[in-house]
Amino acid sequence: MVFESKSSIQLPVLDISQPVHPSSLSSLAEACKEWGFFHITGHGISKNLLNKIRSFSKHLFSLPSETKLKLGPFSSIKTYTPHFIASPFFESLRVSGPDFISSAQCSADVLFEQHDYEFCETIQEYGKKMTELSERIVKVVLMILGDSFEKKYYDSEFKSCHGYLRINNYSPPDSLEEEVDGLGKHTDMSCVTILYQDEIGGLQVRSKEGKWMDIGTCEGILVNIGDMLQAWSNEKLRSSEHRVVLKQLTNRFSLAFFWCFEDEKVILAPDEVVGEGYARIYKPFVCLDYLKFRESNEKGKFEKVGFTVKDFAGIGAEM
Ligand SMILES: O=C(O)CCC(=O)C(=O)O
Ligand SMILES: [Fe+2]
Repeated sequence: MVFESKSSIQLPVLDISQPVHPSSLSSLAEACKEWGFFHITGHGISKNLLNKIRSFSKHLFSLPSETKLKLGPFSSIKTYTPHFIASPFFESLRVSGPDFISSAQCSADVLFEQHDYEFCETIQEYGKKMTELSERIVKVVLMILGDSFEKKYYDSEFKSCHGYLRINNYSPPDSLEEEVDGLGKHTDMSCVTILYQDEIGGLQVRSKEGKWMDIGTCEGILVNIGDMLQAWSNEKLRSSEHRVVLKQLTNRFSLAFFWCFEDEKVILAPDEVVGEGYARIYKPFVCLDYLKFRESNEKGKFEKVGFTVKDFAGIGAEM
């Protein structure tokens, strides 16, 4: 079987533990505009922590479907997304912040029929680290957009952001005779997403010309820009179109942490971010209204492109 040849892309790597050097801002700005992705190192997430979550994930997703379905999508808890919602191969458990421990506990109590302190505490540790990283990443992204934008806009616009984690399990297809989407083309609805994919890889990003490019696994942790920042930055940052292709006949594990605006926030690019001489591309919109719009357009259509933030709030877009 011959697949269309794929290329992989080289993304800049940001050492998030260090002050950002002005010289690295331009390559980050370029990557955020072109791909909406970059790598991070210095994130303080140990292999040991990732392996612990991976082994919990293996355990929980191997539980019988009847048990997992107690968590959703038709129960009151709604933390579990079963197969055949996002794709036939994808299932996921959601843990919401800022109190990750309570959220994890809610699911664990149902799944394991007893308190699993280790699971809850491990998730809490990961959620806390991801929260700190997200705050730092948003500050760096503001620096990319302009001198002193971090000081001007972080507190007023991004202080009330919140995060949630998705533990994702991809089941292997029956055969690899043709390319299989584990998760179809989409953009994230977040401001930024912090993504860990295991060594199997398969994450791809779409170029502006529509070509799918592989994203290597070597650096481990990735950041991608979501719809909210694309709109807020008046497209100085690109919300990446990405997907997951299943390449091996084994389970694939990933962790996606979504850093989002509060539901009631009105998203509107400040004049200074739009920039003098540039046309404003988005009308102001309420965060929750966009989330609802996406939800209503995506149900049962996992094979289709979801509607974008531009369809929703782009100036001149038909509603
Ligand atoms: O599994 C992955 O690597 C990507 C997951 C993803 O894109 C998402 O959950 O939005
Ligand atoms: Fe995604």
